[in-house]
Amino acid sequence: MTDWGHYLSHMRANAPLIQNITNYVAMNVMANALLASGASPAMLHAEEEAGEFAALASALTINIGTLSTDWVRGMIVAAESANENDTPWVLDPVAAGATAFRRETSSALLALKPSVIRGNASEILAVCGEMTKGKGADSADSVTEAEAGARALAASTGGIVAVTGPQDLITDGTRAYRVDNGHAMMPLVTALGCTLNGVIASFIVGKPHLEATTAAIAYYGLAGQLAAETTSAPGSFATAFIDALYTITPDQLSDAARIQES
Ligand SMILES: Nc1ncnc2c1ncn2[C@@H]1O[C@H](COP(=O)(O)OP(=O)(O)OP(=O)(O)O)[C@@H](O)[C@H]1O
Ligand SMILES: Cc1ncsc1CCO
Ligand SMILES: [Mg+2]
Repeated sequence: MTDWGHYLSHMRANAPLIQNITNYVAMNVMANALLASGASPAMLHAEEEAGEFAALASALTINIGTLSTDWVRGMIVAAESANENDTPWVLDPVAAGATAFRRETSSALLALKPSVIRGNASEILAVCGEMTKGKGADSADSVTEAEAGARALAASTGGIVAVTGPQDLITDGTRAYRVDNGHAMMPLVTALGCTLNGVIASFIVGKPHLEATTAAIAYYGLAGQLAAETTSAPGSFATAFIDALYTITPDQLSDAARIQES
């Protein structure tokens, strides 16, 4: 049986340096969540340094939430540098279907073959070129509706695709895991999906990407469950959530991970 808690202890033992090119909404909560989890965040995106820094980082995340042309240049050089240095990187195609600029940017980044693509169901459907009800950063489609697309996308990029929502699906195109951790309060706090990308990045360093992504999502969902035990509204939930990322032990994760392979 898989020891899911081991992925958390491995991450904490190494405290990986995670470079994040993320949106303005997510930056602060993401940096705090990474620190609470046990990783070391760096938020930088300028074209002049993003590639140089990606050569030093243990992993990279790229999120297209608040795009501009200058940032896209920084994203491309960072992803290219990560690939040259065998550094794993995670792509979040936020609101990928909403505008031509987002579609073009997601296509350019997908061509660079992210190690993991993580999005909600509407975003994964948009990246697959399929019809989606989603218009902005929130999902309007179910994880089940995105499953076939997620498997095909993973097969075509050679990476992992993670579709998050009430139940999460993580696939390499052939195998898949489903995670039933999490809490309905999580989508009421902005940027918790974006923040998850950094936690996934920290878990996949030096580990098999399919299982490490799954463990990261279970850990993150468990933090949501524990936060909901102490609060019942989104503002205090956000704080309790960061605290739970800090207090969860590897044994607790092993006991409470709700993961099935299918
Ligand atoms: N209804 C739900 N019940 C349980 N967990 C949920 C639910 N919705 C989302 N989650 C969890 O919330 C986390 C973020 O996933 P979500 O799909 O909401 O990301 P997102 O839409 O990209 O978020 P954002 O764009 O605001 O950053 C994941 O860990 C997911 O499992
Ligand atoms: C609300 C929002 N808008 C652009 S990025 C972002 C954070 C959640 O994806
Ligand atoms: Mg999102």
